Amino acid sequence: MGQRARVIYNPTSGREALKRDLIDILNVFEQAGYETSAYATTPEPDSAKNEAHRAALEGFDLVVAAGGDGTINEVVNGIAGLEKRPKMAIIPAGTTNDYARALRIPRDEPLNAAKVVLKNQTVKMDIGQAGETYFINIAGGGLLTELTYDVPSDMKTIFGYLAYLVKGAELLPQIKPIQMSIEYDDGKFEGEASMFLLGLTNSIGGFEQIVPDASLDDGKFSLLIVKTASMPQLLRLMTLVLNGGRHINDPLVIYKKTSKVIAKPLNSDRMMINLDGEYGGDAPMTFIDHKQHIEMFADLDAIPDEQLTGEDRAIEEDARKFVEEVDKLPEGQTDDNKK
Ligand SMILES: Nc1ncnc2c1ncn2[C@@H]1O[C@H](COP(=O)(O)OP(=O)(O)OP(=O)(O)O)[C@@H](O)[C@H]1O
Repeated sequence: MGQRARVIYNPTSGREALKRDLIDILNVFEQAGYETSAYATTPEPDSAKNEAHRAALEGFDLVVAAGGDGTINEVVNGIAGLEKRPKMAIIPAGTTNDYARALRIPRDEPLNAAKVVLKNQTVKMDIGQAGETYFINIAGGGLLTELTYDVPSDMKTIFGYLAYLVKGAELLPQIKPIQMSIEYDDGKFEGEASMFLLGLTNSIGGFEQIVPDASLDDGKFSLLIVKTASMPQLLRLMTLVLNGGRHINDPLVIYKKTSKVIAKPLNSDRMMINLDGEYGGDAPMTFIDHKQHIEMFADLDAIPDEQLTGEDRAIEEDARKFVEEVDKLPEGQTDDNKK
């Protein structure tokens, strides 16, 4: 029997671009040798997840996730728990498209992303698990993770938002540290920290410097623990992020590779967990990296600089503004406890 592909697409994402190009997209997968059919997701919770699960059990060889990062996450959640997992292809049509960026899949036109399948190049991607839920890009805990994702909708990028906060310095949010215990493969951190992050790819919120050397298939998370909750220090660390990822060598940051993490709050503080940008329950939580768990089509020969989109340029511009605003802060605001 020939190979079969199921295209699971969100008809509402990307200004309905997927819907418009669907016939052409289906044709690309037919050209690649798959007998191809399509499923439009619905507004009901888990519709993409349930369909991916069903398609895998039906024996489909390839599941194509077409939509924003939310749709891709759902498709992964539909198949990651199964013994026999189909291959995946990704057609990005969201706002930040972190996952497509990590796989070097074109983010300009859905049809170009579909055509990646014709190159017949795949990566067996690591997938994270937190409790019963799988994540593909990032998990985190602590108060700063809420700040990171809670970008007002009229602020296009996270650094645009931060630049705005720094400008009206009195608006700088107070960040409360949490007493936490973070156990990793070869050690344990216990103490006060504002947040921890676990990166599976190096693409977070459109940036590639936050976990600079994350490999896609080494079976390890890049763990980042930020030991300070002082806003001036956090601003300083963020400018280091933008300066070539130099934050990872800072004494206020712990940076480790690990295949498992157990995170717990140490006092009665609440520690909310964020999985791929969504609330994912409260710690204590155990995180496991499933090495090379899902085989995905990718275009790893593509040169990232040639794939920059308007969105990327907006992020870069906002990051530049942010650094400018931090530079303008009075001296004492960014070096309060440098020792
Ligand atoms: N047919 C539909 N009508 C309305 N909403 C839908 C439909 N199908 C899926 N959704 C909703 O779309 C959301 C997932 O969006 P997705 O991640 O694909 O794109 P996005 O939100 O545009 O991406 P991004 O977050 O990157 O901007 C889910 O909340 C899901 O319930």
